[in-house]
Amino acid sequence: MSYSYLTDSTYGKDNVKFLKVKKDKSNPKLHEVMEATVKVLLKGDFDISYTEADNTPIVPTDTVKNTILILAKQYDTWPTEKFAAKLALHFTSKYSHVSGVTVEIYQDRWVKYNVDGKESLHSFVHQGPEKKIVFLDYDEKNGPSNYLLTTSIKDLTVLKSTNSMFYGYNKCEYTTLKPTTDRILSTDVFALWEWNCSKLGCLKSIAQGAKDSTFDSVYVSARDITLDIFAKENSASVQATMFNMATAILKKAPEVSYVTYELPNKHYLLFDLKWFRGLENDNELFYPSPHPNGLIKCRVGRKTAKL
Ligand SMILES: O=c1[nH]c(=O)c2[nH]c(=O)[nH]c2[nH]1
Repeated sequence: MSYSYLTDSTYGKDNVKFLKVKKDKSNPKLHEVMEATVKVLLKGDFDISYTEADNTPIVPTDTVKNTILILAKQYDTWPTEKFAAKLALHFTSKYSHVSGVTVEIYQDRWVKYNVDGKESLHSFVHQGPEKKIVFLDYDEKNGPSNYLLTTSIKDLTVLKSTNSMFYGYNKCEYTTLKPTTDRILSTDVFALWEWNCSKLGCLKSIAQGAKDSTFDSVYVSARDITLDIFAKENSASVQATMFNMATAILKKAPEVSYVTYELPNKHYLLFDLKWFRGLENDNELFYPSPHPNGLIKCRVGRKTAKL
């Protein structure tokens, strides 16, 4: 009798990278580029490869990598949500023992810049660590209209030098923080939206491009809303500001069911310079404190109308 059993497994290829150039048919020098890092993990009938050292069912991870690259060449990869759907449907239909798949795609931000007052046709600036991330979890047994699809923005670093407050919080014998009506607010935005699959439709129609413009416009709106509210609101707290951002995204995008924000509060501490001839420091010189940082998370849903 064997001692152990397999409770769960998945495998595939991570860190598959490509840069794709999309050329305009009418103007071969007019390009778009996509730099992406892809992870595809397979689920299915692979137990004997773990429990009996029988490799028969294993689709090699090398094949998974080759497939990602061939599909990236043969199909439109814009937007990444569509490409994720294409990958998921490929692996589950090609191999009868593959019953599900998770796909994760990290997309870099390459943005065209202006040359002589006009947007360049094919020259781009890399916008730092910020990424667009798409995650798709699909199991055939749930049917093609039942999947988990999320899109997120990660590492969009922002800072405002005023219009941020924090006061009225709980005070006890451990409290040293001073209330403020004017502080620096800085964070690396992680914003994630969960798509409502009954509004999007089946994976096949997504893979055929039926929702391309929805994916693109919600991404632009979520990013704009985040930056707009960050700039415009006199923030009462990170908590209140992130809730307002999430609510605005839900209002704008009916295809989204939940919005999650995870925001580190990157502290900038005012230097006390009074020791030097009583020098005043009117929120002008700060110490960027690398640690510790606050970390504030929330997931926001839409209230359904009462009947
Ligand atoms: O916006 C904030 N939220 C907090 O929960 C918190 N805690 C803290 O020390 N500073 C802040 N700021």
